[in-house]
Amino acid sequence: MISAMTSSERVAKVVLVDIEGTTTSISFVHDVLFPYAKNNVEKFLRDSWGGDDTNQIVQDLQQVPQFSDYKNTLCALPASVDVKLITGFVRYLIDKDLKVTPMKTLQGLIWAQGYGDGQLKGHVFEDVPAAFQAWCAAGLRIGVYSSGSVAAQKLIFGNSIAGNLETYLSAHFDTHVGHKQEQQSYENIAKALAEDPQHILFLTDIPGEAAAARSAGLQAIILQRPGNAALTDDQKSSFEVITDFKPLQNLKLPENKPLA
Ligand SMILES: CSCCC(=O)C(=O)COP(=O)(O)O
Ligand SMILES: [Mg+2]
Repeated sequence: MISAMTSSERVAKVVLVDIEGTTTSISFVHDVLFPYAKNNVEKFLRDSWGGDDTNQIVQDLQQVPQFSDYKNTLCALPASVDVKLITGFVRYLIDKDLKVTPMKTLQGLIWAQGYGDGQLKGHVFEDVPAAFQAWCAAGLRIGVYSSGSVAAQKLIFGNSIAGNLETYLSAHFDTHVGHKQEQQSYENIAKALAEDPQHILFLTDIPGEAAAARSAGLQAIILQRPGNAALTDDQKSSFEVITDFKPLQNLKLPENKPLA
């Protein structure tokens, strides 16, 4: 059942934004970031092999359930865990867009090099900077919840095509807090923010994420950005759907307008 509240009447203390399909185009993530990680993973692993961070990631990658599936796809089992095996597995996970935490950590480390040398600039839709500015000016906090690692989130917003947007953001959450279609993750986020769930507005492109957030008591709105997957009639009638952040420019704190 769609909430009776419209975006212009909403109040919140925290806006929690997803990245891919919400602040940022899906095509930037899939056509720029993922290929960059696939093309550079082998060199990254060679250069850092044996280092503490890479050792931990390599160990964690071997624990993910898909590791044995991947090895079964190989013609011959490798004699040892080496750069080639882990490179192949990381590329396999990226191709399947599996949101596996150690692979996401590794992607963030690889992208840091691309942002550092100017090859990468984070895409954000043109309405995003103005909305961030308006929400902060109204006294709201802005948090990010993405399957991309916290380090990757800071890179995309800190090095965006609209400049450094990281200054607007006061909290970051990745899959260490839980997966995005699980109610518990949003309960964990509300607790970490020390905020009543009903005062958190979650913006996402994925109906399953919106449903999980709502089941934890958060408000949720779905973004229908260019390039996002089509929504079913049922999804459209269950959630408020907006095409950009402009209808949310005038969000206010609940003190100014109490929740109905
Ligand atoms: C942090 S930028 C890269 C985003 C990413 O890796 C990803 O998987 C997108 O997931 P999201 O939860 O933002 O839809
Ligand atoms: Mg998304």
